[in-house]
Amino acid sequence: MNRSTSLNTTIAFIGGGNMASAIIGGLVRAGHPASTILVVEPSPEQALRLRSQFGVQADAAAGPALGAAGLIVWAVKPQVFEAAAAPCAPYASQALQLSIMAGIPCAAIEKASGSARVVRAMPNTPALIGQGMSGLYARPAVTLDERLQVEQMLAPTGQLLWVEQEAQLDAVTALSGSGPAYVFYLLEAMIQAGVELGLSAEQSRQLAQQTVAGAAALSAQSSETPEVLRQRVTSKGGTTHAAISTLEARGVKLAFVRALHAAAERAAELGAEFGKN
Ligand SMILES: NC(=O)C1=CN([C@@H]2O[C@H](COP(=O)(O)OP(=O)(O)OC[C@H]3O[C@@H](n4cnc5c(N)ncnc54)[C@H](OP(=O)(O)O)[C@@H]3O)[C@@H](O)[C@H]2O)C=CC1
Ligand SMILES: O=C(O)[C@@H]1CCC=N1
Repeated sequence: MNRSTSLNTTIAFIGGGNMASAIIGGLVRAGHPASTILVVEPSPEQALRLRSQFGVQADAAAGPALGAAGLIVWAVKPQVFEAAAAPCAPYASQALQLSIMAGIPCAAIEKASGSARVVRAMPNTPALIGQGMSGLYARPAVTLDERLQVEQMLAPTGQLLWVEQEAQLDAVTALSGSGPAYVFYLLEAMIQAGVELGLSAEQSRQLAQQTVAGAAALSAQSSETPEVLRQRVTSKGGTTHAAISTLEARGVKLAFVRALHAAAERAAELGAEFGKN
């Protein structure tokens, strides 16, 4: 596949919060000129931070400058999408649209922007350090070259995975989009237990963090399933067996599975509010 495509266009972000900042940071680090990045961001503090940190243009409201963008990135909360889109609409129809919003369907983005060329991405916060995971879906009207432009734009944030059906993005959202929160939740529990068992908070944090990082790296490098890797830690009649038996008895795995279903259902609900389902 030809990967020599160029992001030789002005990129406009609607919303300049956490995830937009992670993507902008990656673009700037990869050498995309900051002068060709425009952000519509109503918060004066956030706009100032974007200008000083990245050297990009950050305006409080959409205006004619948006019309120069070949790529528009929708990075507002789903709940404010319609309000944010209305003032952008007069300038958006010629651009490729990339949405990172949870749930909002391509059809709603097409309706609001006037462009059928819509890609949806579901990134996650490790994008901030180039260790993210993004799921991607493109509408049929999106060309191969435009897919490559999106890949080039998001590559500095971490790994990318295309899915074939738009509905699969709800599963991606539940698994990897929200996923860092589950890992932080696990870390919270491990640190709490460490402190209860007599370690300092600092010691517990180091032990927990490196254990999660090491286990993730081992899993990534191993051809074995997580189940086999878990069994290798679990000596018969030993400490791990005592811990896992307690988790199983309390239905923790099932609760985790249910939690991801709840996240996917919420993504679908957010979409349904825009006429998806
Ligand atoms: N956070 C995450 O882990 C992930 C988030 N996402 C998606 O990314 C999107 C953004 O999330 P995140 O970056 O966390 O959110 P943030 O709240 O950090 O960023 C959203 C930004 O949009 C601004 N904003 C509000 N109204 C408007 C408007 N009318 N026009 C332009 N900008 C506006 C907000 O300003 P103000 O603060 O003043 O309201 C804020 O700075 C969401 O749709 C979310 O679903 C996707 C994957 C992961
Ligand atoms: O919680 C949310 O709705 C967003 C989408 C995925 C991660 N954060």
